[in-house]
Amino acid sequence: MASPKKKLHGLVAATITPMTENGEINFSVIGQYVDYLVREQGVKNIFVNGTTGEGLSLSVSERRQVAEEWVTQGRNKLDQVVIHVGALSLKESQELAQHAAEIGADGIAVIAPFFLKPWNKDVLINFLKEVAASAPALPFYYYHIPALTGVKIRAEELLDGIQDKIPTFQGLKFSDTDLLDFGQCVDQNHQRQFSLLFGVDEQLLSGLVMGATGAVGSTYNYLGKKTNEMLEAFERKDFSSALNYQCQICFLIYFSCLGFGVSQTKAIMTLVSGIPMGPPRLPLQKATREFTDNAEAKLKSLDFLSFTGVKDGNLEACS
Ligand SMILES: CC(=O)N[C@H](C=O)[C@@H](O)[C@H](O)[C@H](O)CO
Ligand SMILES: CC(=O)C(=O)O
Repeated sequence: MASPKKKLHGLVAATITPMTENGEINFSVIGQYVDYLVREQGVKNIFVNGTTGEGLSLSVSERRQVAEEWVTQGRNKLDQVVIHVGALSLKESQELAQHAAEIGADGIAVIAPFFLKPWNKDVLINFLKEVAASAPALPFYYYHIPALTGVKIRAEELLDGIQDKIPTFQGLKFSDTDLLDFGQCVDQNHQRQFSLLFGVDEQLLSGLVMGATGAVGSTYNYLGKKTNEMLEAFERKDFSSALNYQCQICFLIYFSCLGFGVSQTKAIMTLVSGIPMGPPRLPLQKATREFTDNAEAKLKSLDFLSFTGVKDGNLEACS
């Protein structure tokens, strides 16, 4: 059983859920994917079934199987496997939380329910508390992503006194650009008991300056190495190099029209890693052939396709 004191820090890759052309989950490549993250990207923490993993588009049974496969394949290779167990149904969320504990995950995370919504902090905490209580030995993280959930309760407000209500509370994944709110979270965390994980990859340097203790994101799947270099530059207080890395990362994410949506992330990861990620599930749509061709040409020109085995089949998977 994971110790609640094991702090989550550094980069955490929000895993993609690989799928076949028929829309089934492609479990067969997850082992390879773990090795790629560890060896090629230097990333040893993962966040499973979140936004990037299309967690909310999977059935409960699929979510259980995906979680299990990552935990199994990551054993003795990864440091931490955090499972996102948020759902609209409290019961489903509790079932997934309990399952995460049973399979030996290192933590669970939950987003705010986003159809019938909690309208104030107390109601949101009550919901989170019920989920956390289903896995009383697992560290619990709140996944703050207001642009997607529509639940705009400030993270700083939520943090205030949260451990009295949720004893396993261990941190926050902050996927928002409001650095004032984030800074106030850092200010509240003066005893540094929580992990404050920044979730806007293109602004991570600002997040670090404000006091982020780590980061969870989609781009660490294929920009983990570069982002780790930025973290190292920041650590040694070489801010001009750190800024240079951040600009390169922003360039790769945006100006090269790369990974800013789940469909694009799947296509880019297929190109960069050589592991077929397949198409996303509806309501998302496959990245277009035009996007993929463009991205491939740009990645090649930037000397970013370091692996040698682009197979036609892999490219087909994201066309
Ligand atoms: C909305 C969304 O998916 N946000 C991700 C994490 O929360 C980020 O990792 C972004 O994918 C990334 O910052 C690229 O825009
Ligand atoms: C990016 C992220 O953390 C997620 O996909 O949930």
